[in-house]
Amino acid sequence: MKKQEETRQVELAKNKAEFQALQAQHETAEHESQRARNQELVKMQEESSIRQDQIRRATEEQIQAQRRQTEGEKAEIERETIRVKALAEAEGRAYEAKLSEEVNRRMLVERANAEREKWISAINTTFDHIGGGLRAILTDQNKLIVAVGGVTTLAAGVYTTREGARVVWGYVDRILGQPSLIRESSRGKYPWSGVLSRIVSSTSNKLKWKDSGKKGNGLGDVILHPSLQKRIEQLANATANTQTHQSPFRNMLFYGPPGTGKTMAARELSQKSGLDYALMTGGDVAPLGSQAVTKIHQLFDWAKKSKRGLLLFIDEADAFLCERNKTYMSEDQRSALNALLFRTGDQSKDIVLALATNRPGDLDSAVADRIDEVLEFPLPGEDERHKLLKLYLDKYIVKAGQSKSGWFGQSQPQQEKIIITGISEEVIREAAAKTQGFSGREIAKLMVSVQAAVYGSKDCELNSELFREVVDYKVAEHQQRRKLAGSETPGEGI
Ligand SMILES: Nc1ncnc2c1ncn2[C@@H]1O[C@H](COP(=O)(O)OP(=O)(O)OP(=O)(O)O)[C@@H](O)[C@H]1O
Repeated sequence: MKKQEETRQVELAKNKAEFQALQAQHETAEHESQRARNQELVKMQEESSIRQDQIRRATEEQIQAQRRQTEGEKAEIERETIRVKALAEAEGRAYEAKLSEEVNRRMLVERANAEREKWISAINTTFDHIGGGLRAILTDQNKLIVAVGGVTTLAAGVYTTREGARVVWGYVDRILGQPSLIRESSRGKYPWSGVLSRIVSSTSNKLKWKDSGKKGNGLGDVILHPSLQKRIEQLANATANTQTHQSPFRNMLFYGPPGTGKTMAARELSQKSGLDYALMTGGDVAPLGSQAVTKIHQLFDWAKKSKRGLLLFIDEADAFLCERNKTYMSEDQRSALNALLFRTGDQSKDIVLALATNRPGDLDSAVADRIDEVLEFPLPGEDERHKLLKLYLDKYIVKAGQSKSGWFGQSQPQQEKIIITGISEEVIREAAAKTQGFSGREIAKLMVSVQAAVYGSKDCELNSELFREVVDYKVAEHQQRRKLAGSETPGEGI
């Protein structure tokens, strides 16, 4: 019994333990599921708050969009109102303008009608008078003569005034139209120079050419070595023929020491070939600065206007046309040179370019490329010096006292006549030998000094002693100058 009781007790304890284990298990499961439910609840709450946020934001955006739309519509309405208002105003103005135009037009028509009426009545009256006058003239012979004379005088007056104005205008145009770069020109000194110079030059040319056959000097007062002189005469003939045959001119380069007759020869050449002549100096271009290009173009435009063709002589050409990549050359000078190259790029039928320089090697290669004829002007040889001495003796001594009458017989201030004794051919030859190395200019100046010495003397007489004295003095001065310049005597003769 006791045993049974114990077994039952054990059984009971066992069941109790099982029950407790089951209960614990159950509690754990319950707890887990509760936690899971809680987590789910928290998650749901979070999701709900996110969704609420989204909804709130969407609502706000919608409200904003509605607000914006409303504002846009309002602005659009305002714009439309303004446009309609402006349109209405414009239409109103256009209408007003049309109205005033119409009023003006009517007023003009009325005024024109009134004017026409006035003119018609004036014309009728005039014709009545003219008719009456004509009848009177035709019936009265005296009146007829007076009328014809009056009309003829009037026509002559009109014609003379017109032609006179044309001549005066031509003169003004030539004088004022001459570019400032030109220092000397055969064009436009006088209004009649065009006609007169042609007559004079053609007659004098004929005479000179005839003379040249006799004297062997076809270049007026220019004394050159015979071979150089011949070359210049040939060039003058060729240039004249070129012009007649309308073929392009040939450009020239004259080089040699100063005072050897380059400018004189160019002047003579232009005269012999029947061309106009204009001289400019290369040194005048640099001071023009930025104006130089315009002036060069002006010069060529002016030169092109010459009907006979123009010989443009550029003295001291190296000052303007020197090598372009020289460092001291300014940008303006370079542009001026380029302008000249541009204007002389093609063979020209209007302009002959004659350049003169003492330093031909300094010229830009493009300039040298434009030259067709190169002529060297050396210092005069003994024969040329002899001729030069005779020429200037004649000019400054022999002709010194001769009276010259100016235009319309006006007398010029007169020089005293010089008495010449003992100036033989031999004395002149001697002077020619002594003046070796002298340029033509120096010989001319020597003779001016002789003249001054004569006028400074008591009797106003030139004898061989005084002449020799001045020559010796000038020769010594020449040597001194050469020494100071430290240069060697350039070669003479050809
Ligand atoms: N061959 C010459 N025959 C006559 N006179 C001359 C000659 N050469 C020079 N002369 C005299 O010298 C002056 C200057 O001559 P010209 O101007 O022709 O020389 P140039 O060679 O052009 O000189 P530059 O190179 O200095 O310009 C003339 O007015 C003239 O009096």
